[in-house]
Amino acid sequence: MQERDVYPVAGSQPVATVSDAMDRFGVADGIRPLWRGAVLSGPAFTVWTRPGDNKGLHAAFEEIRRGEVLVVNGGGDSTRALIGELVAQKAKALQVGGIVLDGAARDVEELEALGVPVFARAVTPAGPWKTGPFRVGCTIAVGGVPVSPGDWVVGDGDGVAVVPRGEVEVVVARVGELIAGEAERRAANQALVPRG
Ligand SMILES: O=C([O-])CC(=O)C(=O)O
Ligand SMILES: [Mg+2]
Repeated sequence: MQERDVYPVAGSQPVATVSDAMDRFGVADGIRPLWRGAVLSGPAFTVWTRPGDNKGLHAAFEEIRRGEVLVVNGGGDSTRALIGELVAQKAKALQVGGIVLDGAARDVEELEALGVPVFARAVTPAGPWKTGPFRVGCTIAVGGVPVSPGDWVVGDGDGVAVVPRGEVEVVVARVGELIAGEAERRAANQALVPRG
C-alpha cells in the first residue's frame, strides 16, 4: 500500500470516533476549527516556533508536500497571529492538507473563502514577528498531544486528534467497528417510544 493511501480522506472519519479508537486519547486540547465545515486529514509536517513568530512556517512551505498537514507548536500564544490570508494562499497553492496551530490566526473570513482548513487556539488581528528561532520536522506538542512527522492528523467540527504513524491502520480498522456499533445504538434510540 502506498503510504498516502493509509490516511483516510478528510471528513470520512469523525474525530470523536478516531479518539475513541485510541482509548479516547490523542485529542489536542483547545484547538478549534476557524470556520464551520473545515475538515482535514493527512500526515503531519511539524514546526516548533518561538511564540508569535512565523518565520518557521515560511521555512516549512519550502519543503512541505501535497496533502501534508502543517502542525505548529507556537507555545499556545494567543497574542500574535501565526498565519492569515496570505500564508493560507500559499498553503492552497501547494495543496497542503490543512494547518493546525497551537497559537493564533487572523483573516478568518478570507481563510474560509479560500477553503483552507485552519484549526487554532485563538484568533487575533495582531500580526506575527518574523525573526525566529524555530525548528522544522521535529517531534512537537499541540494542545498537549505529541506529534511527530508523518503522524496522522484529523480535524473536523469537534477539533483535532493525532494518531501515531505506526498505529494508523489499526486505529482506522477500529474506527470502522465503532461506527458500526454506533449505527446499532442509533437504530435502538430511534426505536424508543415515550412512556406513559
Ligand atoms: O502577515 C502575516 O504574516 C500573517 C497574515 O496576516 C497573512 O498571512 O495574511
Ligand atoms: Mg493577512
